[in-house]
Amino acid sequence: LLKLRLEVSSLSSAYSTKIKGGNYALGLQLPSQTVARAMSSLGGATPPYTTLAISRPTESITHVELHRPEKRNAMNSAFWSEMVTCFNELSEDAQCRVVVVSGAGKLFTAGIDLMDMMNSVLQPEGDDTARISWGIKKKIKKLQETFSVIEKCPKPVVVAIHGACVGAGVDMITACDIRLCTQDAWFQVKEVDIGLAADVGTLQRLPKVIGSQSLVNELALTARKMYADEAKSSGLVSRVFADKEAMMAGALEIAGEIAGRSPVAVQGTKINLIYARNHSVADGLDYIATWNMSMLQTEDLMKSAQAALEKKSPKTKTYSKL
Ligand SMILES: CCC/C=C/C=C/C(=O)SCCNC(=O)CCNC(=O)[C@H](O)C(C)(C)COP(=O)(O)OP(=O)(O)OC[C@H]1O[C@@H](n2cnc3c(N)ncnc32)[C@H](O)[C@@H]1OP(=O)(O)O
Repeated sequence: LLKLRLEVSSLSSAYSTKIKGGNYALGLQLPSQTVARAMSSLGGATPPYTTLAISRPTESITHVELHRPEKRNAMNSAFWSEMVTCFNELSEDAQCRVVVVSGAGKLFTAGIDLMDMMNSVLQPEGDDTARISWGIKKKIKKLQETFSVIEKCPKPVVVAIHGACVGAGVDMITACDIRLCTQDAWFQVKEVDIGLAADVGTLQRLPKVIGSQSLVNELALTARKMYADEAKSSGLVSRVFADKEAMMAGALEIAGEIAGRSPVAVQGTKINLIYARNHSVADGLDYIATWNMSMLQTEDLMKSAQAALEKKSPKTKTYSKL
């Protein structure tokens, strides 16, 4: 569907399409400042989505914008399923080589929609405790999939956070591969404040992201806000930018670096990094040996090696879609 939408919109004006008030060049190189401005959407969500705005700032980069700015991008029931559809499509879309995620409006996200979502979680159905519990577990597993699809997507996901990232927002960003933020950003593992233990990823992934278990414990047990500088020093984000415009330009630059390289190398790297994080060194080494016994046979290797011998960037070569 995503591919179809993009094809239709690219047909409507050759090589250039206007989505949600911004000019997006397909197959053309735009200066990153221009693209960064274009990435800040003015319109609404992109149908059939109601909470996401999808655009293509370049041919191989997809921008997924959380788009409920009037509700601070709070995650309602539509969002929880739209993310799964969106990322499953991106996983299959060979045109897309890297994804950038950001939030529209004043801040990145206020976390779970407390009006819409809590009702469905707090009104379980079932004839007895066993059946009610079974149903709740199924619901939680389904919600977990909303962010696990980011990790399962073989294309690297760069997330750009401005303003605030609350509750489920932290669950979400810990499933992303590269995290950037603005100087005004703050992060809050808020779940304990609404009476629950975070259950959609933070408690499992944040300790793998931040080196200090003590800091993770403190953040999760007290729900205190962590500001940009501490997010950087603790390793939650890798870069802090002065404002959103600079961050989006930076996100796009990083995405461009990734998109220009061999997708066989890039996707294999993401998959093996995640595997290595979840397994022993010995298991990880075995996994990559099995992985590369087929992937080393790619023509991309010769092309990239040739570029290195010519003292050129691997980006000077063209790699087939994967
Ligand atoms: C089994 C479940 C698994 C998942 C669990 C996840 C848990 C969590 O995510 S816990 C965190 C929940 N979120 C919060 O507690 C944040 C609540 N919001 C705020 O504190 C503030 O809105 C915020 C500091 C983020 C921004 O403040 P600001 O002054 O900029 O905006 P507001 O005027 O407060 O809000 C504007 C409109 O947005 C609505 N809204 C904001 N957050 C939420 C939310 N989380 N859920 C639903 N709606 C939200 C707010 O009501 C305003 O709407 P309106 O009055 O219609 O203008």
